[in-house]
Amino acid sequence: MKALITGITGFVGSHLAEHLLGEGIEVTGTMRSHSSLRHIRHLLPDMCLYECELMDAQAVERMMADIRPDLIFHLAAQSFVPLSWESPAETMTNNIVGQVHLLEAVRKLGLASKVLIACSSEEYGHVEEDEVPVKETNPLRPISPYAVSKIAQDYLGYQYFKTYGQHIIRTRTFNHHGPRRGEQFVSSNFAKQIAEIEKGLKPPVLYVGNVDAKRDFTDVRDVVRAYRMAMDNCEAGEIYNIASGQCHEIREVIRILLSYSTVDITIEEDKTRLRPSDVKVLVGDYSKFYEQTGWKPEIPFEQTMKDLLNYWRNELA
Ligand SMILES: C[C@H]1O[C@H](OP(=O)(O)OP(=O)(O)OC[C@H]2O[C@@H](n3cnc4c(=O)[nH]c(N)nc43)[C@H](O)[C@@H]2O)[C@@H](O)[C@@H](O)C1=O
Repeated sequence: MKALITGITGFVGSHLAEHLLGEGIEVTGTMRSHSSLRHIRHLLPDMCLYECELMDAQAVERMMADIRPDLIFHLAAQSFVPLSWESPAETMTNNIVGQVHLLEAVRKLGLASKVLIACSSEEYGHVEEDEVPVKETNPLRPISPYAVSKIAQDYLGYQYFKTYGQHIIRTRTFNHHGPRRGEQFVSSNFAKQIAEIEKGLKPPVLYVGNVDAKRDFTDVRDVVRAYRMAMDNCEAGEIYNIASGQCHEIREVIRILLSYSTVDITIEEDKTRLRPSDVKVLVGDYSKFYEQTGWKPEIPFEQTMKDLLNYWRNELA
């Protein structure tokens, strides 16, 4: 069986590649010319890399004609919410047009590939306190350009399923973290700051943004397992939440990370980290996905935090 992972050099892509290779699946990944290989270098002997800009429709079609994958995990995206306010047009173009090119290539080549589209809990946006844990049927009230781009990806998936009968599975994945998480995202950013302080590279001050926000975090290793199971068990055209069902305030993320550190650290708000609008609470109901696949998250929140801090300690060693 052949799998294609778009955005393989990223955080989720590298973990998914490891997981699929472990199952004996042939893996090819797309990357951009300037992408760093540091997360996947250890996998290179066992998989193929394809330099392909998803903005280039012809390049995408050529690549798909070469690979003809059975499974396509579409992960490539501009995924940092704050950047979507700075560069809304770029976020829209990357996330939406890249996917159009991919699905068009599947259509034009008449491929029977199963496609998983990594959509996001950000699509729910503003959620009322009495709507949590949110189900897939919750209204979508996006409050960032990123969220709007993900809704477009989500509904494009539905449209290509309905119009052309493509085997498209959409997942709305809630926050996920773990080793290799990009340093701009909350838990990884805090873990890196702590590791730098421990090493004496920074004064003992942890800079934070909105600590009142509440999020549902799943370990990335559980998420990639879910993506693989989705391909075998989920129904085409359907949408599934992937979440832990547990709510954590951002101040709790700080408390847990600090409890693993031996140094005294003070916390300071950095106003540049606050957003024009921030989703207050996101907690997911993953019962639809559980019923379809039997998947449950296995790695405890505290374990992920420990692994993340140790990841940064090793990176700085
Ligand atoms: C599901 C969804 O998950 C992610 O989006 P996100 O929720 O925006 O993730 P984040 O880690 O940037 O922020 C989480 C929360 O934490 C607050 N927060 C406080 N202080 C800092 C801080 O210092 N840095 C950051 N980044 N956030 C902070 C921040 O204001 C927000 O309320 C992406 O993977 C996205 O692609 C996706 O799809």
